[in-house]
Amino acid sequence: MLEISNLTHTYGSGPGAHHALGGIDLRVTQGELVCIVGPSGCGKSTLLRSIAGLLKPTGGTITLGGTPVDRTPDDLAVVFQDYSRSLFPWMSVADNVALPLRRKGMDRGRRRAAAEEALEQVGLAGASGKYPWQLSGGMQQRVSIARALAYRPSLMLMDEPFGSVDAQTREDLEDLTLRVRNHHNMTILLITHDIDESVYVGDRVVVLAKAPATVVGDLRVDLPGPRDQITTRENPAFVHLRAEVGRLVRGMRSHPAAAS
Ligand SMILES: Nc1ncnc2c1ncn2[C@@H]1O[C@H](COP(=O)(O)OP(=O)(O)OP(=O)(O)O)[C@@H](O)[C@H]1O
Repeated sequence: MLEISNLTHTYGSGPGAHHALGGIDLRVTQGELVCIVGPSGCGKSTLLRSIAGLLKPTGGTITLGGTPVDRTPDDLAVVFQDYSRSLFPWMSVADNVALPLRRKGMDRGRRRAAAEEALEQVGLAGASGKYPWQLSGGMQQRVSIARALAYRPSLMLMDEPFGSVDAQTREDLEDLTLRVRNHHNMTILLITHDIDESVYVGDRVVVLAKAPATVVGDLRVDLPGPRDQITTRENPAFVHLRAEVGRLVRGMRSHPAAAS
């Protein structure tokens, strides 16, 4: 459903040019949850912005559902790390969630019903009349996820979505993402700095190397389901994969017995 072929991007030109993406190839199939990890500054956000049509890459192709991405696709939703800047403080929670649905031409009643349903799915059924600033950080990020969910995108992009919340909330949001994905068979591309998180939530973990970014690892995560914050993380297969991703991120040689 998402196909990226030989994607390159260079910021600037001449001696000050920065080659951020050095030929990325990636295929994501319907219903997959793929995590992208890599060292800081390696080009993860550049990749995500290219897929979202927010940045025109220097070279290569991106297609979503067979259609070339040359602007923001209609059936795409993005969840950013900074929930406080992605929600409108003067709008109620329900209005924030319903806002993008106007693009779909849904009438007010249907927008409201879809928003209420999505809020219920993220455990915020009682918060629809509140304003974002009346909610905790974790709750605000749930609102962002509900907004993406209500839109029913064919692809959900998540850029460090849990980077600004405490550890306990982070785990809750990881589990929420897994539930949402399973319930809607949604395709998700999630960028994270957190190697443990990538293995815990991902069906696949794609590792990028730095400057310019290329794919140096693409590991399938075959862990028994349903995943659980305690038992999954102590599973030897989880521990092994986490070490393998860690090696790849640090540019170390792969372990000979690594799963791939
Ligand atoms: N607008 C820009 N102009 C010039 N260079 C840029 C621009 N945006 C990003 N870069 C550079 O491109 C490289 C990749 O940046 P990007 O934000 O994609 O990395 P990242 O992997 O998402 O980083 P982090 O993990 O720290 O969020 C970095 O070296 C960054 O400094």
